[in-house]
Amino acid sequence: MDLKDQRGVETDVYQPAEDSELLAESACDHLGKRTRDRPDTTVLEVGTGSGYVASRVADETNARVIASDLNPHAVGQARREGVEAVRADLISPFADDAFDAVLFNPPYLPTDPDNEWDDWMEHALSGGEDGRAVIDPFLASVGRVLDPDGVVYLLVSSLTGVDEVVERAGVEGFSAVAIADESFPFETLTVLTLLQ
Ligand SMILES: C[S@@+](CC[C@H](N)C(=O)[O-])C[C@H]1O[C@@H](n2cnc3c(N)ncnc32)[C@H](O)[C@@H]1O
Repeated sequence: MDLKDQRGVETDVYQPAEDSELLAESACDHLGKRTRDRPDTTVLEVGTGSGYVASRVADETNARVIASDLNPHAVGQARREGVEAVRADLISPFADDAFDAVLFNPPYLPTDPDNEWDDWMEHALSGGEDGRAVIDPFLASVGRVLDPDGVVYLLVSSLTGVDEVVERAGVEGFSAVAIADESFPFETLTVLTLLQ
């Protein structure tokens, strides 16, 4: 049974869930305070899925929001929600220092290595064997597109290992602070801010 069946989902696009809500709520609150006096703030949401988080940030802050996703169906849905979305692998097409903030609710579930990534929901959910197969390259590359005073909002699960992500972020030159968390029966979700 693949991850899509396990989670009982029937779509190619990840629909807003508790993790989306926690990231949207905490980032809007934090970013709203940072951008109050900065009308030209530009934000990137990586892996936008349905576009829910990007829409919330656009509606609740002064920022201009751009979104990316590897999944073309997600890009289509986000655009239909009015989000400026492009198909991209992580931050690859964007210019150096382009963003004041970058948000990411990554695929983070640890997954059996034999489990093939053969559908879009697998790409939305699976973080590979240790849960960090997408998070690690994100941490290694996001600094390039972030303004030196910018901030990353990264959602992490206890299933993925918050300490391991904080340590890896440190290796990539970021200091991490948790700004929100929420516990569920099988995991605790945490939103980290990363500053260079
Ligand atoms: C957990 S879902 C989050 C979706 C949405 N942001 C939300 O919070 O509801 C992860 C998203 O990341 C996208 N994704 C996975 N790998 C990616 C990559 N290398 N580059 C861009 N997006 C990616 C998936 O297609 C999926 O839409």
